[in-house]
Amino acid sequence: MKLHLSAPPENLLNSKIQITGSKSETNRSLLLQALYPNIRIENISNSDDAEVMQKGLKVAQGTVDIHHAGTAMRFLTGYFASQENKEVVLTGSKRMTERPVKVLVEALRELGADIAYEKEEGYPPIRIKGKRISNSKVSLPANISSQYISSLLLMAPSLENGLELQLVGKITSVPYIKMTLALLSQIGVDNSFEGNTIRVLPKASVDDVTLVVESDWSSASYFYSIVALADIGSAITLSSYKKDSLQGDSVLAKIYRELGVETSFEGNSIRLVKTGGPQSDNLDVDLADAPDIAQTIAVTCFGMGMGCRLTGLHTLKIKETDRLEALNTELSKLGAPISVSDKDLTLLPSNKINKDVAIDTYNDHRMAMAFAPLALKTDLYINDAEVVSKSYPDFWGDLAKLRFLVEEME
Ligand SMILES: O=C(O)C1=C[C@@H](OP(=O)(O)O)[C@@H](O)[C@H](O)C1
Ligand SMILES: C=C(OP(=O)(O)O)C(=O)O
Repeated sequence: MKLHLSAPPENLLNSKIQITGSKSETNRSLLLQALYPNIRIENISNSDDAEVMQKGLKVAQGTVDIHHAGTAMRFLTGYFASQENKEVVLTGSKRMTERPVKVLVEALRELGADIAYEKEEGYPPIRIKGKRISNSKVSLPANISSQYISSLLLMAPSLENGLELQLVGKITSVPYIKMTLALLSQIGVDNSFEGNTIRVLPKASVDDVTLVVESDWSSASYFYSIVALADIGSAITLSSYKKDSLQGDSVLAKIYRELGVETSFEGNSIRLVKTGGPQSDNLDVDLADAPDIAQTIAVTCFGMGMGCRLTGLHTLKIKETDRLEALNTELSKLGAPISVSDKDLTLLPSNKINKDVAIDTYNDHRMAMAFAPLALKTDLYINDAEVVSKSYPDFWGDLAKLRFLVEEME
């Protein structure tokens, strides 16, 4: 599906959008619920990634296809490794077979798991024969993906001896590890994270508990971008959010303040208001803790005519697509003075935006959603716009609610 987007006819005033639960919190909560069925979950994500996770957790034998969902791939690997009497082949989209799992598989094998590569060493598909796991100590590199660590931590309380992880190297995407530990704490599992050591104690059962998933901050990023690119006075209200978020992407409030967007909490909603122009003509930010908002921020800066230097982006190459290359290609098509390395992105200030460009999305939901706000500056097209369903199936409908023109071309 190719979409034609153009700006709403008038200012965005008092628009309200309800975003569903964080896909990261949802997929963790679903896994914990599979281990402890008396956990209840509220405000679950309606994303494809949460749906494949739910389906995957129900399988006992055969093939589990998790499509594009990185968290489902990694979290289910740890889960099935410790599920006696289950044997599955975990696979996914073509891109998923290019996203590495070696660090996780090696750590699980050291713990005693039985996992074999079906095709290429280090990559899905993988065959997992569930086993009772009694080893409890393992070390693993922490600089490639935090999802490997979260996968081990989520299964840890169900192991007879719990788990002690030694993280080697610079730890990436740290807030996601802390989110996993916080959810373990919420269900009453003791854990600690000191220096490079994480410990999780075993727990045979948990008390009845309801996990209330906060709405998705990564999805909120596209509305931050819209407000930043809109006229002064524009405002959007998003729900349901918490001040003490578990999601690292909540750093958006701080970053977008530099771009003239103020965030205030009103009950469980956040109100984003464009109060002024950017604080400088260049934004410098390290996104090692919040990699999923890199595309949004790069496009916002471009749309505002600002420069930016985004660092800490070493994980972007192994996400849904090589996001650094994808940003380089698509922003260049729009006329942006951009350069990328394998871990950072530099954009120079420029006021020129090429018209009527069709943005390619590379099977990456965030490419589609990150470029959409630019419609406030110029008409544009989004190719394969249905990709958004990976994390935010209602995205185009919500954009239409803001009175953007969202027109299906083919
Ligand atoms: O644990 C999670 O829920 C996630 C961790 C991050 O991945 P990396 O740790 O691979 O950077 C993030 O990019 C992804 O969207 C979700
Ligand atoms: C990287 C992402 O997801 P995952 O790794 O779970 O596929 C994302 O949603 O931006």
